[in-house]
Amino acid sequence: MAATSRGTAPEPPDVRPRLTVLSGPSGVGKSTVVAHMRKVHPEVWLSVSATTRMPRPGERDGVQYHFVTDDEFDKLVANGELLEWAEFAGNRYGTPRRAVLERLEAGEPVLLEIDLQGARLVRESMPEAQLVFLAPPSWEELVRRLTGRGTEPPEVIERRLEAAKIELAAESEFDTTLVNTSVEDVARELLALMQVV
Ligand SMILES: Nc1nc2c(ncn2[C@@H]2O[C@H](COP(=O)(O)OP(=O)(O)O)[C@@H](O)[C@H]2O)c(=O)[nH]1
Ligand SMILES: Nc1ncnc2c1ncn2[C@@H]1O[C@H](COP(=O)(O)OP(=O)(O)O)[C@@H](O)[C@H]1O
Repeated sequence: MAATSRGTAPEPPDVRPRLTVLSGPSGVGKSTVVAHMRKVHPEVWLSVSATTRMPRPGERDGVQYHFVTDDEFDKLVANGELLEWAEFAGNRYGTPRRAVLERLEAGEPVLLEIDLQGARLVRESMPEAQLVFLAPPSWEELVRRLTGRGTEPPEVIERRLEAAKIELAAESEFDTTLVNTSVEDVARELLALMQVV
């Protein structure tokens, strides 16, 4: 018999994707898109990763990243404090576990901006996560953006472009691809995927 009285009908299942992973090659515009998204919707929560990479000019500890030493990163790994971590272009990056789980338990949407290896690890440990790939309009435009950013010396750019080839080849592993032609459009699409708007 169907439940008809108010209050006894089952709640519709909560199908909102709570954990969203954004990945894409270095220089594609991940940080730019996320910054725009948070300007429009400051309530969107983005996990702040730990990294052994040196801060770029203008980057502040605790804002873009928690900048840590190799020893400190070793301790985070040994103590099980990272949900996932990976080595990317000679530095290590990891997602602090506790803050992410707290927000997920509170039913709040969570965004991780992590590399391909991290996205694969999240897919294994949290299959309900939605994986979004940010792609460049073209290879030439990716090179232009990464070089034009002016934050890395040529040998680091080369290393990141090598990684980019591997990442671009893995696009089909993701649930959705967004092409970063317009920052505003991509930010809007990402917010819609996260069901924030
Ligand atoms: N696996 C993993 N990757 C991360 C994490 N934080 C950042 N990354 C990725 O590490 C890569 C390098 O980041 P970064 O040095 O800031 O360079 P950018 O992507 O060119 O701005 C990017 O693909 C990031 O998405 C993390 O916590 N875990
Ligand atoms: N849609 C876009 N059109 C043109 N330039 C962009 C666009 N998105 C980002 N950029 C520029 O590309 C460069 C790399 O962007 P960034 O957000 O640092 O990439 P990522 O975080 O993926 O490494 C920056 O100089 C940024 O201003």
